[in-house]
Amino acid sequence: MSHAWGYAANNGPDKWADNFPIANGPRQSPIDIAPDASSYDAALKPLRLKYDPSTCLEILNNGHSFQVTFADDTDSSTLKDGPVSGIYRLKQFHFHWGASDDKGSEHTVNGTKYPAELHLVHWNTKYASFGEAASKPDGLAVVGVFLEIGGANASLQEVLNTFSAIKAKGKQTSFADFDPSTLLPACLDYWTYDGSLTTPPLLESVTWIVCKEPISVSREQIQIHGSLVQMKKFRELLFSAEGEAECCMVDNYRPPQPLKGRSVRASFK
Ligand SMILES: NS(=O)(=O)c1ccc2oc(=S)[nH]c2c1
Ligand SMILES: [Zn+2]
Repeated sequence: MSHAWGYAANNGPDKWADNFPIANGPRQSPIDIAPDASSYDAALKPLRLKYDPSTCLEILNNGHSFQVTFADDTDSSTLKDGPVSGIYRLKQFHFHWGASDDKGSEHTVNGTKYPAELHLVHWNTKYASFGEAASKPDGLAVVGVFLEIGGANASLQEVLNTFSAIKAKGKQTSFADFDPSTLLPACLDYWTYDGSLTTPPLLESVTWIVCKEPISVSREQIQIHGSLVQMKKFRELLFSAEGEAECCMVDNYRPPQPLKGRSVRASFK
């Protein structure tokens, strides 16, 4: 009986190939982005992101990250243009982070790790569902946004305020009327390349769109009822379910994977 995948020494990224051989495939993610080796492509369009807060449904701890899930039965929250053609619907967003501020992102830039990375997951509506799209080479488009330590992020705080209800694996709570565009940087310049899911099943179906500009997250956010440490809040979640030995949800990132001849294009000079 193979134990479930995770991020520990016995079931982490170095072990994933045992059950998911595609882990050693030709278009795996994340990667290290070398800006000087990327090529500006004038044909790349600006990202067109349109999100309807009323499609926001719930937030859940899935044992690997926490995820905010959206209703995707209409074209209310979509990604268009950028490097993709057609309409991609927002399905969910989630984060990856570290046990300390010197690590946590999945993509790196010239080897630099950020403390966290946001992933906004969209699926190509030429397919019937996320599940079907996830197995197609042009099925998914994920927008990646780096988080850096800086000023408090009020929009992110709305998400963090739900954590007491989803501390353990399997817990979920309703989360309505949240606009994910408030988590995007002001400038939507991006790098793009063909990659994969960064967690099992590691399917090679993702057009990655990684924003050049990070958003800020505070080390501390002082509020009238005491100090809220935003990055620390991430580290209060658990990989483990209620009743199991507590295991802090930290370092839930896969390290960069070999480029294997792929090119990274830039939407900016
Ligand atoms: N980390 S990620 O590449 O954005 C990503 C997005 C969606 C996913 O659905 C499954 S299942 N695993 C996933 C990983
Ligand atoms: Zn992710």
